[in-house]
Amino acid sequence: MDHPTCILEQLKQLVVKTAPQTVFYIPDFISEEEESYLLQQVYKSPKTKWTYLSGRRLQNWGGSPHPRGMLAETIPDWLQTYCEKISSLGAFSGKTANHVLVNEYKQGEGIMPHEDGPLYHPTVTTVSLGSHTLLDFYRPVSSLEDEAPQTEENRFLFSLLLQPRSLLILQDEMYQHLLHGIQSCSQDNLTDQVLNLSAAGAQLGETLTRGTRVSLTIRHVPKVIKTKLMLGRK
Ligand SMILES: O=C(O)CCC(=O)C(=O)O
Ligand SMILES: [Fe+2]
Repeated sequence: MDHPTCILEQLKQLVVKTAPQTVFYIPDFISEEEESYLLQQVYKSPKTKWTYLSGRRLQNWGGSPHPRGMLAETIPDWLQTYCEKISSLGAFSGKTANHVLVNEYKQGEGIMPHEDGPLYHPTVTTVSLGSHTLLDFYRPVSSLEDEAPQTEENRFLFSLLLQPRSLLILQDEMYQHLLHGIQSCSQDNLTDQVLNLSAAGAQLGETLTRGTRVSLTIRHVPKVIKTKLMLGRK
């Protein structure tokens, strides 16, 4: 690993400056070999590890975050490597990520606009595998009286293009205030509302067809209960 200050300098160059603070988009964070290996591991996991939701299925690793604390579970080595690698960039203020959600979206699937909420350290990091997607951002429903109805369409702000093998880091306003989601569609038109086109190696006006995308959402849950061992005791 490089010297930490060098990493910081490098990371600063990866900020998407036209987006609200703070977005880091890191193309080719992993190699094609790592991508294949990770996909292999995801699909080798026991069938019972998948939770089926409308529009996607997911694997939860590290425990279930809870207001009273997460009962921590061991994260397998193939994910732990990336928890440590991303944490060593300083993404979680010196803490190490202890929670990973693996989401799988088949072509045409997505996730409703949402906030990731207060159970996590306010940073979310995402490694994309297998296909690109567009991650869309929305302003929250305002409590102020507004003339225009607050539809999803008029709360939409902008998108980020997440290419396979990239790492996305969202912090601050991007995490705390805005909602994010993925439209359930099979094709994405790259307009000027996609703020990281050049960093993502794409052209304005292009249309990209989605395939199956697997994302690793890597986060830090600060409140952990360490009673797992005691529960196992006779
Ligand atoms: O798949 C993604 O990139 C987004 C996933 C997400 O927003 C979440 O799991 O909270
Ligand atoms: Fe999310």
